[in-house]
Parts: sequence; structure tokens; C-alpha cells
Amino acid sequence: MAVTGKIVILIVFVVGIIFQSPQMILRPGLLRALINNFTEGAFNIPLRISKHGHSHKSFLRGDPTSVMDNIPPEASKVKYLNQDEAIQVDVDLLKDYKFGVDTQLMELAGLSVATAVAKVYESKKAEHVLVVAGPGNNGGDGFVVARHLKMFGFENVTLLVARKPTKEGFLNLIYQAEHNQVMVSYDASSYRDHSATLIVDALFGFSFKPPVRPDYQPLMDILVSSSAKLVPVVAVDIPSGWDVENGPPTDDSIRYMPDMLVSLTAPKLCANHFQGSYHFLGGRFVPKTLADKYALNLPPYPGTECVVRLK
Ligand SMILES: NC(=O)C1=CN([C@@H]2O[C@H](COP(=O)(O)OP(=O)(O)OC[C@H]3O[C@@H](n4cnc5c(N)ncnc54)[C@H](OP(=O)(O)O)[C@@H]3O)[C@@H](O)[C@H]2O)[C@@H](O)CC1
Ligand SMILES: [K+]
Repeated sequence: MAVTGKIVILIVFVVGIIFQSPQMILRPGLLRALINNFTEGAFNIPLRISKHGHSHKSFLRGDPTSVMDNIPPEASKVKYLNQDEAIQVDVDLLKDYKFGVDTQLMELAGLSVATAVAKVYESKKAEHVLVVAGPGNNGGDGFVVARHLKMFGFENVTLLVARKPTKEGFLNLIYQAEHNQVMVSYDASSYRDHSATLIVDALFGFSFKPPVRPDYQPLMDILVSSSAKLVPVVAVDIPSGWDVENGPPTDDSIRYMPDMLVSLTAPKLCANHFQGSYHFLGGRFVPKTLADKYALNLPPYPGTECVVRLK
């Protein structure tokens, strides 16, 4: 198979020269991939069609700049945090590393989630995306995700906010989303039968303690029913309703499996139960000394990317 692949590539290369297609031959990524494939014998299928119907046009496995097709070997060694560790890392980042500048961490976290979403669900840019945002910092990440999705070309983004925040930083994030043409709503009941084809779950993060309180059930319903209808749900840090350490609940009214999970800082133990398609790590802001303190074993982020794929 590897030999056949090399022969095919060689023919394409020669034909490219004959027909003088300098753009094709000289594309740096392509050229580098060709060289990699010849030198390392790591030929992979050039065009992968994902289950969402779009193609990942690279075949750069082994190319450190490709997030979609490159899962670094170190990904298997990353530490999964328990709830206390997750909270303590947060405290350290804010206190020892002075990340307390209002919403600075949220901005970086939300940007990384939006980046991963844009890579995987590029084909949904013209469709309706619904971001469900909760009352804590996980919700704050959601405010940022919604804005960056607009920036990345998603045309129809709605931000459904569980509870109007009082803190100025949070209000500013909502304001910024609105002023980037994100539709903002506080009425969960009007999204019971929504038309969104992609959901971002920014309802609860690592401070969630079960059971879900009744006033949040309509928001959980949106996640659970969407997932049941095979509308992909992207979980920010923790799939809402899940126990941070033990994973999915037994109660059907709050249990769902996201299609994609973006762990922030480091995966939490519940990520061991993730059975969706894509697991990313985001938030390239953890100082090395902090990573060492908690033995996080973070995998290298490719190139200048703010996300790395774990699964
Ligand atoms: N490195 C990091 O640390 C980073 C952290 N970041 C992000 O912060 C997230 C953690 O944020 P967080 O600590 O604010 O908690 P989070 O889970 O959003 O929610 C707490 C809220 O939920 C509520 N609530 C709780 N249980 C409930 C229940 N059963 N039913 C109903 N409500 C319930 C609770 O209400 P309360 O109990 O206080 O009344 C409170 O209002 C983390 O997952 C990540 O996304 C990134 O931004 C940057 C890097
Ligand atoms: K979440």
C-alpha cells in the first residue's frame, strides 16, 4: 500500500510538472507533505471526507502545523484532572499568574473553542449555530465563542443566555457579541424547537454539582434533544450535566454525548467517558511552571495553533 501510494504521488508530481501547474507543485505544505511521505514512508489517504460532508484537504499526518490530521504521540500522556485539581489550577492561574484581568482567560478559552469548531464544522458556516451559555465562567466562554464564530464567517449565530449577568466583564462580552451581529436571547422556551444544526454547550463547566436545578432544565433539554436528533453538540470543557470526574449521569433527561469536546487547560477526568468524534485541548496559555507543578504532561500545540487534537 505504501509503495503504491508513493508511485501515485510520483505520477501526480511528474504530471504536474508536465502540465506546468506551478501553484500545485509549489504549495509549500503540499511539497513538504510529499517529501515527508517519501522520506518517512507515512503515506496516508490524501482526501478525508468527514461525516459532516466536508473534506479535510490536507494529507499532512506528521506535519506539525496540521491540527486536524495530527494527533501527537504525547496526547496519550496528558493528565486528566479531578474536580479539586481543576479548581486549584484555575486559582493558580488567576492568583499566581495574574490572569485576573477581568475576562482575559475567557477570551483565550473561547477563541480556542471557536477555532476548533471552525476547523471541524466549516461546512456549516451558512447554517444556524446556537450557543447555550450558563451562569458561570463556562457561560462566559460561550459569550466569546459566539463572537469569534461570527468573526470566522459563521453567518447565523444565536447566543442563548441562561441568566442575565451582573458583572461588568460578562455584560461587556455579551455587548461585544451583539455588536458583532450575534443574536442574543434570554428566552430558552423559544428555542425548544430550534432550527440550529450545530449547538455549542457552554452551560456548565467544572464547578457544576449535580443535580441540575429545575430552572436550568429547559436549557439541558435543548442539548439532550438536539443530540438525540443527531445535531452535533460541541461541549466546552465539560459536557453539561456530566459529573466532572465520573462522566455521564444515569438520568435520561440530562444525559447526552457531545460530538466534540474541547477541554480547556487540561482535560478533566470525565473526558475518559467521551465517545464523540473529536476531542481537542484548547487554551494555550498555561505557563510551563504551572504545567510542571500539576504534572499536566500537555502535548505540544502545533505551529501557532491554540488547539491540539487529542482524539
Ligand atoms: N483554567 C481555568 O480554570 C479556566 C476556566 N475556564 C472556564 O471556567 C469554567 C468553570 O467556571 P466556574 O468555576 O465559574 O463554573 P461553571 O461550571 O461555569 O458554573 C458555575 C455556575 O453554575 C451554577 N451551578 C452549579 N451547579 C449547578 C446545578 N446543579 N444546577 C444549576 N446551576 C448550577 C453555579 O451556581 P451557584 O451554585 O453558584 O448558585 C454557578 O453559577 C471552566 O469549566 C471553563 O469553561 C476558562 O474560561 C478559562 C480557563
Ligand atoms: K459545558
